[in-house]
Amino acid sequence: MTDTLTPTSALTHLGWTDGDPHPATGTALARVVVHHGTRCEVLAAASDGTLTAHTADIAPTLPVTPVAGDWVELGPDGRVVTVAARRAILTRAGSAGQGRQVLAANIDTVLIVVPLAGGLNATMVERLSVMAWDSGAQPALVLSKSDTTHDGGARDAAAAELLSPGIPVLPVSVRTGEGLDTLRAHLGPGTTTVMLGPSGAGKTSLLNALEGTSEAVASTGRSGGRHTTTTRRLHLLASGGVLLDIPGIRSLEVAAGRSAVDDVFTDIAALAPYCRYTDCGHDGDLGCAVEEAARTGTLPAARLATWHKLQGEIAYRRRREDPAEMADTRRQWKAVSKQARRNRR
Ligand SMILES: Nc1nc2c(ncn2[C@@H]2O[C@H](COP(=O)(O)OP(=O)(O)OP(=O)(O)O)[C@@H](O)[C@H]2O)c(=O)[nH]1
Ligand SMILES: [Zn+2]
Repeated sequence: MTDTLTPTSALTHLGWTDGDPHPATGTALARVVVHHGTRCEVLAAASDGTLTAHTADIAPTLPVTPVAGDWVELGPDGRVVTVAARRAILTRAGSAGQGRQVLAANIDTVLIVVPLAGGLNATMVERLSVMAWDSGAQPALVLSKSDTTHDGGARDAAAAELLSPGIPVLPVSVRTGEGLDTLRAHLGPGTTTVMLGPSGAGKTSLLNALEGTSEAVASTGRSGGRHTTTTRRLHLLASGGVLLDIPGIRSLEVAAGRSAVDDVFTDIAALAPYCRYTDCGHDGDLGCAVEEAARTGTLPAARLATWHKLQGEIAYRRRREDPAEMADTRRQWKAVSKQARRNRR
């Protein structure tokens, strides 16, 4: 079998699929690795099929700022002239009044990495699952360091499946190699993945265990030298997929929406219609079916506690992002404290 790269197969190495844009004549398709200011670092497929790293200027007429993972077209002068429509995007709350900040585009899979050493942290699984669903990409839960358990993480995996329904759960260990092949199957050609997880969860170790060909990227851009930062941030995995390692995403505080919470807390969402009031806060409200379930033990109390915490955070972030709602809350508080002062008199 010959292994010469055509431009299309070179693009496939960058995560390109048939559903992604085809390059127009006279332009070259490239993938953004990192963006800074008026420039971005991209990987482009040359006509001989090799991948090259470039630092490309952004045309001033460009209506959107390219982010990591974007597919862009480079004009004859090497500048970024178009940004293709995005599939899933990862966002986080901007600073007050700025709305959401897009961190990465065209992500297929969010790998949630939660370590098993020291026991499964249910709250961590729930929180990270909510964040991952919110991105629009498919989450997968990696239970790392499975070698630290007696049963290869089997019991914890069963527990995690109940905590985050609809998310594949993969116990893995870089020590024993358990689960690595299953994980590779999730990271095949045409897939783009990011990892999300706390510091020390084993993300770097996992990447090293998975990584195959990232150093094979021809990194002689137009300016000559090697762009090592580029190759370190977009990993071409031996399994054929792409792993974007973007600073700020690893332990990302994604601004999750309520629907993402419902995706994870399906048990609470299923009970809610039985509450007496449709807008029940499951917090001391009369005839609350959710609290009743927590009382009788049908619903773990810790799960309801996490749910309450997430609701509080979402409401807080929404107020921060929405100045009108913020002003509304302030008015309400003013009214409340006025009333309180009156009552004291
Ligand atoms: N027993 C065991 N230890 C592991 C495994 N994977 C990683 N570790 C250890 O866990 C520690 C942290 O691993 P890292 O890969 O650096 O974790 P990380 O998630 O990249 O951490 P940050 O870089 O801070 O985000 C290291 O001491 C690893 O040796 C595993 O499968 N089994
Ligand atoms: Zn209720």
